[in-house]
Amino acid sequence: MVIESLFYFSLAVLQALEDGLKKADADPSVKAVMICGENGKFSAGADIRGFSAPQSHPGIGLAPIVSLIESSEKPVVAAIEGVALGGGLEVALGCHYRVAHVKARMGLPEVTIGLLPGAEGTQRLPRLIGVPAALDMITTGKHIPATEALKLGLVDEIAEENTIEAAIRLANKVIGQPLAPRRLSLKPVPTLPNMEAFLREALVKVKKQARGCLAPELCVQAVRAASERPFAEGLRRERELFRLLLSSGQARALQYAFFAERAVRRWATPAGASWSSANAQPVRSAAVIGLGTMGRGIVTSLVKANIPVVALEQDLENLKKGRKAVMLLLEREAMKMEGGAQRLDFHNPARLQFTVDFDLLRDVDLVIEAVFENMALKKEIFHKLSKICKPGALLCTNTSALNINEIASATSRPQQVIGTHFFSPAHVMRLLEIIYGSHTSPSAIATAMQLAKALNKIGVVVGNCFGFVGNRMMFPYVQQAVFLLEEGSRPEAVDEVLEDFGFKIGPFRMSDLAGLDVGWRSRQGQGLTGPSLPAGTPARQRHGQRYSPLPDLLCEHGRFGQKTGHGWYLYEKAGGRTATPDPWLHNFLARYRDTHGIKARAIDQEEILERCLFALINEGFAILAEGIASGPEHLDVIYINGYGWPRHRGGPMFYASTVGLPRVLAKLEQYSEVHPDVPGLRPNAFLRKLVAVGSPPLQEWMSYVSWQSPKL
Ligand SMILES: CCCCCCCCCCCCC[C@H](O)CC(=O)SCCNC(=O)CCNC(=O)[C@H](O)C(C)(C)COP(=O)(O)OP(=O)(O)OC[C@H]1O[C@@H](n2cnc3c(N)ncnc32)[C@H](O)[C@@H]1OP(=O)(O)O
Repeated sequence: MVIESLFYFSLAVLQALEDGLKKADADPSVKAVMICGENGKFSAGADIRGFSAPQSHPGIGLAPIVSLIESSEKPVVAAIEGVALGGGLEVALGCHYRVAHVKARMGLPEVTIGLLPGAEGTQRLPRLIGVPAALDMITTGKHIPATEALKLGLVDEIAEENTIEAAIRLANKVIGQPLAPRRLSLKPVPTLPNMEAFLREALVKVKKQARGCLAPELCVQAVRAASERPFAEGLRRERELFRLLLSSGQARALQYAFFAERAVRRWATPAGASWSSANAQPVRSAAVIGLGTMGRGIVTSLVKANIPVVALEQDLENLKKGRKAVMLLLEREAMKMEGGAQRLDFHNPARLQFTVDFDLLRDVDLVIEAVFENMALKKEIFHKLSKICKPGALLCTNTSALNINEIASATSRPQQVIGTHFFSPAHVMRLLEIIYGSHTSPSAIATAMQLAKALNKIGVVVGNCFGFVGNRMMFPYVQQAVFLLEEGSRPEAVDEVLEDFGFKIGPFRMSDLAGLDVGWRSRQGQGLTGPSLPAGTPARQRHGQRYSPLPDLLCEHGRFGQKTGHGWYLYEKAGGRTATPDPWLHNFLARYRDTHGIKARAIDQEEILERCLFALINEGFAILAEGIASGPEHLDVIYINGYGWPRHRGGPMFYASTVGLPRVLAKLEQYSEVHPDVPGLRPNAFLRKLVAVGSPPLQEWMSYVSWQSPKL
């Protein structure tokens, strides 16, 4: 007998499973049962949306179904195609046998949505594959391929072709064999000589990695229960921990992030272009111009996506350096992929070619310019590309702040020019900010989004403004961090507060890592510092607003961060990575305050957190009001995937909604009153409007935006 289940579990699917199993058990002509999914997919587990209404969640009925399957007196075989994830894998664990298609993937990703496997998975998996492997799967949520599942003993057989037929064959073979040894609930958890020490270390490890995220820690506790308690007691513990997570708030934030990352695929612009009507052009070949840090990562990313690449440098010396670095990156990537289904083909010149000859760009479908941030240079390159490239080619510029329209103006085809802001290291970071200019065509946007998908990145479409979304929101955040130093704080104090909040790295450590000279050059270009600054400009004021020259002064002292061995911190050597608080800097700050007549005051953690975060969020409201991004999810996805914002806090705009908009507004008003010369602290009109209309849920915010003069 065959029971079919759907992609993710609804009440109807669970009912069908229960009915089918009971019918099969009662029918003497049925000798075995096979459970499979529809359309080549076993199951992606419980419906995640349902967890926001837990009382009526169909998942509640899942554990009893898993028990029912296991207790069947007839062998039950799972035929796993596509994915068996979460509750889907838990159902398969209830089956007596599992057959997986060679391309299937399995996992317990509940931890990534702030939960733990709540349908008995934390108790059955360790019994099947042992504590270390189970713990790894449950605490990371990773998807494992069928071949690995076979090695672990998670599946009994792999089918190269027809999984259903293979499962039926296996079912026929095992009819009449005893089922007790196949019931995982009856098996003991395999012991380890050092189980206690192993679990203790695992807990320390996940706590360190998770930085305030609860789910991984509770996953370890659930697996510990499996190793220490009888099955039934372990189940009680699993349920208790699951409930705790469900009510933690982190689960809501992580599930919001899951759907936000999918929602941003449905992009739209205020001018009416959208994902639903725009057609992407195929990208069969690409070129990358500039083999600096960004270019190298982008080439690697394209090769990994199996797109043939022409890599171009301005001269042979830089080409040689770039080629060596790219090859090293690719060797490392190839090593990571060893044993997997895909192989990297980068020694073949038809797949990866290095050149100094612009003419070789003639036939490519897409060019990504990744030279350094210099408008004149970028315009020169785009002018050249406009002459050389074939008519349909998409022309992308990798920039973190420059004006896309100005770059496009150097070409005769501005409709094909688009910004693609990669994040470093470009072959690792998942975010791709995609910036359209005034003339960028919908098809160009769709093609860039398609490219993001091919590169396994999350593309987020945004409008053109200085710093786009990510860096524009970052400016007021970093500005507040520096102002706090002027007022009496220290880099390590500010970093600690933001890292305790969950940021991977605080603003000063980040600045040291990225290099202070990057921002310095940009500020020089804007005339905020350096030789073009008009004589007589007050040291701490620009255009009537508060300005801190501290970062400029550090650069003038040659303190560029890690690369020079000192910046906001001291490092063991130039290029060192271990930051220690620097007495020189503390003295320097004290002298600076004396020079400018600033009386240092004690600044508490709350003020540090609120001034940095609320200034960033305030800019987010400005971005939404201007139509630069089409929804708060876009901002949140950018921050989670590109700026180290803690995922379990759902992104800055989601965080604002959990703090409460009236509180964010009141605090900004309070800080703005004390610092009237800081526009970043002045509450944005859109935030005010949302509070005035009663702080609607985040999903409704955009209905209150009125785009009178979209900047697009
Ligand atoms: C107070 C009382 C409380 C009592 C409670 C106590 C008892 C509770 C018992 C609980 C039982 C728990 C059971 C189980 O342990 C929990 C779970 O199973 S949680 C779900 C786990 N599964 C996942 O996390 C998988 C998530 N999905 C994915 O990773 C991917 O979607 C995919 C399956 C790998 C497919 O990837 P893609 O091919 O890229 O496709 P998309 O990602 O774009 O997805 C397509 C489409 O489907 C939507 N979707 C996918 N999975 C789910 C899902 N599980 N639930 C809801 N929706 C899902 C996705 O959003 C896309 O939608 P679209 O954007 O197209 O609208």
